[in-house]
Amino acid sequence: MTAKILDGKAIAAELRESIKQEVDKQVALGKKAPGLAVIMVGEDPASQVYVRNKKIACQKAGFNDVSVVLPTDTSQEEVLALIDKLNADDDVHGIIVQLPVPNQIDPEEIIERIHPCKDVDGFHPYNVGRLATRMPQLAPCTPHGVMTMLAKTGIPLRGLNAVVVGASNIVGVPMMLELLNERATVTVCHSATKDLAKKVSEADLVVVGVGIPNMVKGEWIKDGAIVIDVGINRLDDGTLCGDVEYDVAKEKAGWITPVPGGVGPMTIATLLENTMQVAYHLDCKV
Ligand SMILES: NC(=O)C1=CN([C@@H]2O[C@H](COP(=O)(O)OP(=O)(O)OC[C@H]3O[C@@H](n4cnc5c(N)ncnc54)[C@H](OP(=O)(O)O)[C@@H]3O)[C@@H](O)[C@H]2O)C=CC1
Ligand SMILES: Nc1nc(=O)c2c([nH]1)NC[C@@H]1CN(c3ccc(C(=O)N[C@@H](CCC(=O)O)C(=O)O)cc3)C=[N+]21
Ligand SMILES: [Mg+2]
Repeated sequence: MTAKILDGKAIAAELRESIKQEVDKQVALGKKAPGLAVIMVGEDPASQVYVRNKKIACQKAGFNDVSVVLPTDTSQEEVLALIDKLNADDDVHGIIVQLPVPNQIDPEEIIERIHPCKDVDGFHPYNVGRLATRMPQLAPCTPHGVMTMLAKTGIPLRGLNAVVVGASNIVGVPMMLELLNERATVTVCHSATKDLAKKVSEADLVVVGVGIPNMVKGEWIKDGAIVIDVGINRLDDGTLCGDVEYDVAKEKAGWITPVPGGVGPMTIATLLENTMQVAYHLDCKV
């Protein structure tokens, strides 16, 4: 079988358009545009591409882009002071700190300083706890964007055998929680997992976020399975590829996401979605 393509670029464009319509409506009613602050410390080249994409998406959707680039040698106290200022700013609905951060910065303390009601990455332990207790408030963008894509297949997740490869705070763990909340039966694999090939071969749905090009082999994929590739790897020739051996996997899967043009664009659209929720719809009382 040849897989149907889950076109993240197209689904994200659709989502961004519906967000824009909502923003236009709310602004016409006299509300503020949603304000998003992306804090970047230093000049990591990969982060620069990503932050630029967010800026463009913000502008196109009518958001107020209040991004801040700080020098590489910025201290922990300076970042904390900036977050305190943005927490208190009524024009700012969402705050994120682009990861990774330079060595002198402690990301956990930074993330906990962002007010949970403005934590549009969904990384604050409060929001992780909400997701884990089936009362989601602001859910991490990448896994939540994957859920939006999965809904487009029309396939019910309830009872599916789902395998998540990767167990990070950004991707694997919140992905596990999102799928569990829909009553998939979830197995989470990581660097200590034995016989990954066997685990993957039993999955009706596999989500991979590891950061190793082509590490999940196409021949492991069960016939007709849904394959979601979160990996973004830049090869020496400058091209991007995912963590799944795409050309082989697409001949076995029922649905598959490409890289680029899959999960990545959904992450950005979901960041806008979360920020719009904070601006207009979320009743957050923390
Ligand atoms: N499309 C998007 O929007 C996004 C894409 N990404 C991409 O997703 C990938 C993962 O990112 P991130 O989660 O931040 O990465 P991390 O490095 O934080 O986590 C990698 C995870 O993969 C696991 N792992 C490492 N080696 C193996 C192995 N051989 N077999 C199985 N599991 C393994 C690690 O296990 P352990 O826990 O044991 O260390 C860890 O849980 C990257 O390519 C990144 O660029 C990330 C965020 C958003
Ligand atoms: N606080 C924080 N939140 C994040 O959500 C976060 C982060 N830090 N640090 C880095 C990772 C990575 N990530 C990506 C998002 C979109 C694309 C994306 O748009 N990808 C395009 C291609 C982009 C390109 O051309 O390079 C695609 O896959 O089609 C990629 C990667 C979010 N992350
Ligand atoms: Mg994000």
